[in-house]
This record gives sequence, C-alpha cells and structure tokens, in this order.
Amino acid sequence: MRPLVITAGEPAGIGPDLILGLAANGAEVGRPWLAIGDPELFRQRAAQLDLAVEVVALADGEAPQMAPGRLSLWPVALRSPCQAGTLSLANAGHVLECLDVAIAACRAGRAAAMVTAPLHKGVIIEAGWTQFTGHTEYLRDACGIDEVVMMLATDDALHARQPGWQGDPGLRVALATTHLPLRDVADAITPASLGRVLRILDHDLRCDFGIARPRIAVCGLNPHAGEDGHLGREELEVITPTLEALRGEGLTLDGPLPADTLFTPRHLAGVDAVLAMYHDQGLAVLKYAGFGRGANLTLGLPIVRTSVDHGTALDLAASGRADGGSLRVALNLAAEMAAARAASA
Ligand SMILES: NC(=O)C1=CN([C@@H]2O[C@H](COP(=O)(O)OP(=O)(O)OC[C@H]3O[C@@H](n4cnc5c(N)ncnc54)[C@H](O)[C@@H]3O)[C@@H](O)[C@H]2O)C=CC1
Ligand SMILES: NCC(=O)COP(=O)(O)O
Repeated sequence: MRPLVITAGEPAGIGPDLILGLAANGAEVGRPWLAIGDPELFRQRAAQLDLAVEVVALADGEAPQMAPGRLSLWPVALRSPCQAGTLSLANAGHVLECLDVAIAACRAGRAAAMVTAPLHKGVIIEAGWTQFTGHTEYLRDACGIDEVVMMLATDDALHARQPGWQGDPGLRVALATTHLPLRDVADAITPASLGRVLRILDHDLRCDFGIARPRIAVCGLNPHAGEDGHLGREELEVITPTLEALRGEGLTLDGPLPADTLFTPRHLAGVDAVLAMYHDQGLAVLKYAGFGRGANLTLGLPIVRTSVDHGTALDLAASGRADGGSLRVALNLAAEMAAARAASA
C-alpha cells in the first residue's frame, strides 16, 4: 500500500517533535507513513525530548516498516546545524527540498498523500524566496494550476457541543483569499476569483467528502455585509451577482451574510462549509472553535495535501509541551481522502 509522507517543516520548530510523538505512540492510520527530513535532526530531537524512537533512513522511494517506536524517513540533509527554537536562513532551502520530494512522490504515485508540518514563511522569504507566501500557493505553482482553496476543518467544534445541537459536529471554513495584506484583500475578490474558489469548494466537498449537494454559507466582506452599500459596495457589486450566477450553475449558496452572525449556531446548522473572505475572518473563528483538533487542507490540487492547524511554535520546540492533536487529525484526514480518491478512480 502506498505510504503517506509527512514533511518535517521548519527544523527549528515543533514539526520534528510532533512527528516523533506520532512515531513513539505508533500512530495507526490504516496505511504506512514516513517522514521526509534529516535523520540526524530527528535523532537529536528525540534525545532532547527523551523519546525512545529508532530513526531509520530509507533508500529513495523505499517503503516503511511500521512499528511503535520506529520512525522511517526519506532523508533530506539539513544545510546547516539546527538549534531548536532558533531560525536559520541557511535551512530554508532544506525546508523547500522536503516539500519538493513529497510533491514529486505524490505526483508520481509513490506516495498516497502528503501531510505538512509547519514551516516558517518569514525565514523562507528572507532567505531569498521573496515570492513565497505558504505551502498552499507553493503547491498550486508546483502542480501548475491557477487556483487552489485553503480550507480548515475541525470534527469537534465548540458550538456543536451545546445541548440540543443536531447539526454537523464539526466546522469547515474555506478562504476566498489567503496570504496577503489586509489592504489588498478587497481588490483580490473579483467575480472571476470568487467563482473559481466556490466551484473548487463545491466540487471537492462532493468528491473528497462525499457530500451530494453541499450547502455553502458565504460571508460578506464588510461589516453587516455592507449595510446595503453604506458600509462598502463589494457585496452589491461583486459577491451577490457572483453567487446569483453560481446558483444558476447548481451550487447551493447562502449569503452574502454578515460574518459576525454567520458564525452562530443558528446560522451554521445545516451548512457544510463556510466561505470566509479573508484569512483572519475565518480562521480566528475556526481556531476558537477547535484549535488543536482541526486540520488544514488544500482543495483543487491533483494530489492530496493536509496540514496542521498551527504554526512553528518556536517557543515550544524541544520542550515536550507541543500538542500533537492537529497532526494526528491531519494524518487521519489524509488517509481518508487518499482512500476516497482511490475508490473513485
Ligand atoms: N501550516 C503551516 O506551515 C503554518 C505555518 N505558520 C507559520 O508559523 C510561524 C509562527 O506563526 P504564529 O502566528 O506565531 O503561530 P503559531 O501557531 O506557531 O503559534 C501561536 C501560539 O500557539 C502556540 N501553539 C502553536 N502550535 C501549538 C501546539 N501544537 N501545541 C501547543 N501550542 C501551540 C504557540 O506556542 C504560540 O503561543 C509563522 O511563520 C507562520 O507563517 C502558521 C500557521 C500554519
Ligand atoms: N494560517 C494557515 C497557514 O498559514 C497555513 O498556510 P500554508 O502554509 O498551509 O499555506
């Protein structure tokens, strides 16, 4: 069975710690998995964390033997020694090389899906990849496509624990725009971009999540969804006409709705995913509802990619205090999505 691959992410961050935690506990996802990173870094971090994990460097493309306490790796050497918690520009190329190995393995069918531990965007940009904004956009470009969609999902959301809740136990939040300054957001939301994002979201909810007729609730951009044009005109001029056109194509869409009330239980009942207009409009709510219990995924790709719902947490590297819940969710989700794609191929 083809393995899942987990990229180590920023070597000075908590990615290696969390991967070692999975290996120590023998994480079972119904499919073999391995990491992509530097074996010596993992051995050092295991010693710092006092984890009894045997780190095994495999040959290129070799399949892992799964056993509790064993971590198999496709090796990618660090460019410079790494100290937990301290970023090094010299290792930015290593982080991207791990990603390239994972993408190539997925595209060639040697891996079933890729899971990414967090990387540090700033250090990659400062090291010279000035156009870098995140895994999502890097994967889009590496796969040669025009548009992908970032979606975070938690299976266990705070609002769904209230007595009498009968809807979905989780929450899915996709983004119309991803990593760009807030002052550029309004201009980036056009009928064309919004149409592409919503079609990808609708398609992948059907194909990867088995939702026959996804209902998507769409946030407005402005306070009170623009207050009939008095607090911004994007709802009237861009969002509403685009939603109307997409309803004509068969998509089931609510909105645009004021984002503050959309994220209340009454409005979320029966909704399969929310589309937020920008990063913090959606992700602040998602992380409040289920930080550490959710995963990030990239929709619209020819390969399956999931990730954690958190960043590099340099302050926690090698401390043993980082919570591995999100990485487990991301690994399970990748296994489920890979199985769903294999079944429908
Ligand atoms: N998937 C990815 O590669 C992501 C990468 N990042 C990157 O991470 C870097 C740091 O970003 P921040 O905004 O500081 O977010 P962060 O998630 O790294 O840290 C925010 C706070 O949450 C805590 N935290 C994070 N993960 C945790 C875990 N697993 N267990 C316990 N506590 C945890 C940290 O200690 C910190 O107090 C940035 O460069 C950012 O771009 C951020 C989000 C996702
Ligand atoms: N806040 C989510 C995030 O920054 C993840 O970005 P990416 O690296 O998965 O594109």
